[in-house]
This record gives sequence, C-alpha cells and structure tokens, in this order.
Amino acid sequence: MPHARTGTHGDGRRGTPGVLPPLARRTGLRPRPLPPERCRMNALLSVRDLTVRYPGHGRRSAPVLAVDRVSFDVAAGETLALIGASGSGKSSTAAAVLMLRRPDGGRVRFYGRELTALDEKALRPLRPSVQPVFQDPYGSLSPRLPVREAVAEPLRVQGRWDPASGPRRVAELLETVQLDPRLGERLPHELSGGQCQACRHRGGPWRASRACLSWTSRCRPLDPSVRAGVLNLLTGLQERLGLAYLFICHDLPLVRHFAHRVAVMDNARIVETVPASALYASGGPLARKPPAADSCTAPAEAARQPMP
Ligand SMILES: Nc1ncnc2c1ncn2[C@@H]1O[C@H](COP(=O)(O)OP(=O)(O)OP(=O)(O)O)[C@@H](O)[C@H]1O
Repeated sequence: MPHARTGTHGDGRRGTPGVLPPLARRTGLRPRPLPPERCRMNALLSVRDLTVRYPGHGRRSAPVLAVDRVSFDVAAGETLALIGASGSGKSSTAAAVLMLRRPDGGRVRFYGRELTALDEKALRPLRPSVQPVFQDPYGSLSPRLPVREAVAEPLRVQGRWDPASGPRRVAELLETVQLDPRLGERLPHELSGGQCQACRHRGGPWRASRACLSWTSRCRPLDPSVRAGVLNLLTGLQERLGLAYLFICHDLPLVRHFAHRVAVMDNARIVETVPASALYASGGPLARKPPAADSCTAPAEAARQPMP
C-alpha cells in the first residue's frame, strides 16, 4: 500500500507561511492540504451519467433538461467545487446526488452503495452520512428549539442520549465548533449566521465517519472572519474524518482556496474539470473568459468531461 503523504497544491501553499495566498492572509483561512494519496485513489462519491429533467409547466412550456449525463468522483478528504453560470444545473446536480430529487437517469454510488438503486426506506439509514449545508443557516435549525436541543437531537434520534453524560457531551461539541457552551441556551435567531452554520455541523463527528456535504450556497458575504471560521471548521472536520465535500459557490477566490478540484458546468453539462490551482492559470477555464465580479462563467466550447 502506498505511503500516505500530505501534498502541496503545487503552488507552495502548504506549510509555507511566506507564500500563503492573499485570500488566506486577508481572511485567516487555513491553507488546504491535498488529500492523502491513498484517499485520492478511492472515490467516496461516484456519479455517472446523472440526468435531471423537470416537466414543463402547462401546455406551452417545454421540459427542462437541467442535468445532462453528468459524471464525477469525489474522494475521501477531497473537495470538488461545482461552478458555472446561473441556471447551469449545479443545484439540480446537488439535489440529485443527495437523493432529495430522484434523478431521471444515471447512477450515484456513495461509499460502495448505489443510492439510485435504493428505495426511500433503504436510503434512510444512509441519509445522515450525506448531508447538505444550505445557504440559509437559520432555516436548517428549528426556530423554537434552543441550540443545545438541536445539538442533542442526533443522539436522541439514535437512542444514544444519556441524561447523565449528555449535557457534558453537548457542551464539548459546542466547544469543538468554537462556540461558547453558554450559547446553547439561546434560540437560533439569537445567534449570528456563522454561529448557526457551526451548529449545523453539530452531528458531524457523531453521525458519520464519512460524509458528503454539499454546500448549496452562494457563500453569502457573511462577516469574513465568521466565514473563515466556518470554512476552517469544515476543513478541520474533513481532515479528521475524511469527509468529501461537493462545494457549490460563486465566489471564485474562495473556490480556488477551499477546493482541490473544480468542475465547470455549462448548460447542464460538466464541460471541464481542473485542479483548483488552475482556475486562473493561463489557458485555464476562467482565463479564457474572465468572471464577472459576483458570478462565474463557463467555457461553452470546451468538450464534455470524459468518462473514466
Ligand atoms: N423545479 C423546477 N422546475 C423547472 N425547472 C427548474 C426547476 N428547478 C430548476 N429548474 C431549471 O433547471 C435549470 C438548472 O437550474 P439549477 O437551479 O440547477 O441551476 P444552478 O446552476 O444551481 O443555478 P444558480 O447558480 O442560479 O443557483 C435552470 O434552467 C432552471 O430554470
């Protein structure tokens, strides 16, 4: 078995403070190591020929082909960013991967199980391992439950709640995500957006040693230090637990920093997959067509990603 190694991004980011990318310097984001070699060889999430169609509404509107035979892999410990112009099919891809919407074609294989072949009942136990993190952090927490209850909920659901040790474990977990345990008494609307996002990850260490998180987010411009905190938290969890992330975001500098690879969607297809460090490189996907300040573009002329 090959020896696991910690790599670099090829641009000298790891472990060399003098050459940290500007975004990391400005925001306090941690530099990202590449996933170990052995992890990159094993796809945790494998998507093949994924297809999503929406029916037309009424007699005049035609059906929409939102995802057209999309294929990609994400390894344990790896972040794959999905970028592309608005309407290119990113959210529909994420929804189908998460099986929130049954795909109309193709296969989704997660941790060796073919999700697309399972019915709802068989999917249920796998759901905690494939988690979305939505752009609205408030919407993912019950508005009426104090934060400590939201944190305790996975343990209760799994029948693992121990009244003697439970409160201490909740406090420890809040500390793990860098929240003062006293915040546990508050309701979600009494927390900042970043604090809510941190709570949303409460189940991570308990729920799954492997998880696929889809951040179906436009990375709303939270306070940069809060956002850096959330992303550092995600990075820490990924390193500790070998999580795979599918990261959907319009903030390209952030994508370049946070992701290992980037898949570019255009008109329902993945047209190119490149290392994140190549995002702005000469001849790279975005070098050909500079992105607008708040959005991203996809090269229409690029060939479809070949199937492995
Ligand atoms: N429920 C729906 N019914 C019909 N068409 C839909 C539906 N949801 C999305 N679409 C269409 O599918 C296509 C892909 O939409 P999708 O939301 O996946 O794109 P996106 O890349 O995530 O866009 P954005 O970056 O704006 O969120 C678009 O043309 C959109 O209008």
